Amino acid sequence: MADLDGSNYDYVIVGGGVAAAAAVDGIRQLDDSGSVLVLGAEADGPVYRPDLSKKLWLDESSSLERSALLDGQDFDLRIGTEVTSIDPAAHTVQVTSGATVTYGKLLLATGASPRTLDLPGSDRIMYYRNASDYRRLRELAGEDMPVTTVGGGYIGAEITSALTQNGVRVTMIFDEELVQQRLFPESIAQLVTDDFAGHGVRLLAGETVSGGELADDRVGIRVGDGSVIEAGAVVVGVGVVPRVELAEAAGITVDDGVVVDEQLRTSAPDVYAAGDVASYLDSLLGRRRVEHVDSAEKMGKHAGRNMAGADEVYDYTPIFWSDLFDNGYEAVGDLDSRLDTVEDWNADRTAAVVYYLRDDVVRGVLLWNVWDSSDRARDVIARSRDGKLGRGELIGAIPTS
Ligand SMILES: Cc1cc2nc3c(=O)[nH]c(=O)nc-3n(C[C@H](O)[C@H](O)[C@H](O)COP(=O)(O)OP(=O)(O)OC[C@H]3O[C@@H](n4cnc5c(N)ncnc54)[C@H](O)[C@@H]3O)c2cc1C
Repeated sequence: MADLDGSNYDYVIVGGGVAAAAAVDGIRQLDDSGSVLVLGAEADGPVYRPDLSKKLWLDESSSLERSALLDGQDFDLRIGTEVTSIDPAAHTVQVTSGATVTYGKLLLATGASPRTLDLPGSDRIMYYRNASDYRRLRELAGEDMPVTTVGGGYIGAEITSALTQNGVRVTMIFDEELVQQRLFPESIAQLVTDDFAGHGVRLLAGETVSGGELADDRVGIRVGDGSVIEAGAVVVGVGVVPRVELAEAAGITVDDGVVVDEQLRTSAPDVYAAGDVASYLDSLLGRRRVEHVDSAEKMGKHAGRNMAGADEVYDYTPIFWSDLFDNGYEAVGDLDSRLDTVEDWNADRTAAVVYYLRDDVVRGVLLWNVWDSSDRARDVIARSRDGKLGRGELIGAIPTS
């Protein structure tokens, strides 16, 4: 591809993840000839991240190549190219080399970056987000090389489950009393915790990490009481923050994410945002930001269509899902165990629907080992919001089998 400097594109997409890939699809649905440039900072190319903690460990037919995003479509792609600034008035972006590109429409799909802990720099300590993290963990983790995971949330729990199923001994350090306690009501968090322990995971609950130390082929993680947990690799999953720096520096409105309107437009003309970075207006739940792939896909595609002239209102409440050993779930809306919950279990207590309520209005639905019911979950949230489904009517509202 020719030098970028001075080039001019109808559409420029900053970020090369799920939202970006979907945006290209969205643009191409309406505009098959406009020029599209995707600028992605990840040097080894973006992958479908859910595979990094599930399929690539559990399904032998999967591979990093198959998880790659953005292959073979009709657009220009620059990976390993970070956008350093945007100028909405001039309709330009600048990249690390200093090159400037002019755009007609711009999409910010910069995603989120992991929160970090005060630990020494080492390629044995991973915040686990991209293909090189996966490759490195594959190299390091093995039956004779234990791994420590830090954080009892989504990433910590999924990686722990995946590694354990690959015969790796895992110690999981987390500050709650139970695994995924911020997400699940106590009954399910307890069940998950027991399941992890039953699979041989060493659980260090209620512990905070106070530092780390490096030896030749080991990393020691120090916990509250001063003891040190040694492993060949450490995976830290303690949450992410939206990558809003470019928007902020350009004077675009930011409030826990880049704020977009119903058409996914930011406060700057011709600049849109989608995916983990975007704070959007959910028609069921109000303004929120979602860090999940279904949201990034739907929002990315919608933003692409709107950039190409569709001008449609975004009206979608996404799902998310996870697999933990033999259990799995889908969920819609806000899953926050501080909300009030109503639990509806099946007879043998292997599956449940959990409703999360604020002021007796359903904000979220967890479908625990219950499948193909996300549309019903959205319907429950809508009817509850509209006062058509009372708290007392929730049991049985979604079948548990
Ligand atoms: C290991 C793992 C497993 C996951 N599993 C699930 C799951 O099972 N289900 C689920 O729903 N979600 C899952 N997620 C979350 C999901 O992957 C994210 O919600 C999704 O990737 C968000 O897509 P995005 O395009 O908004 O952002 P990202 O995928 O983060 O992509 C943003 C891209 O923008 C690039 N970028 C940022 N700033 C710049 C810049 N200035 N210039 C150029 N490029 C830039 C970044 O390098 C990155 O490549 C998982 C995440 C991880 C890390």
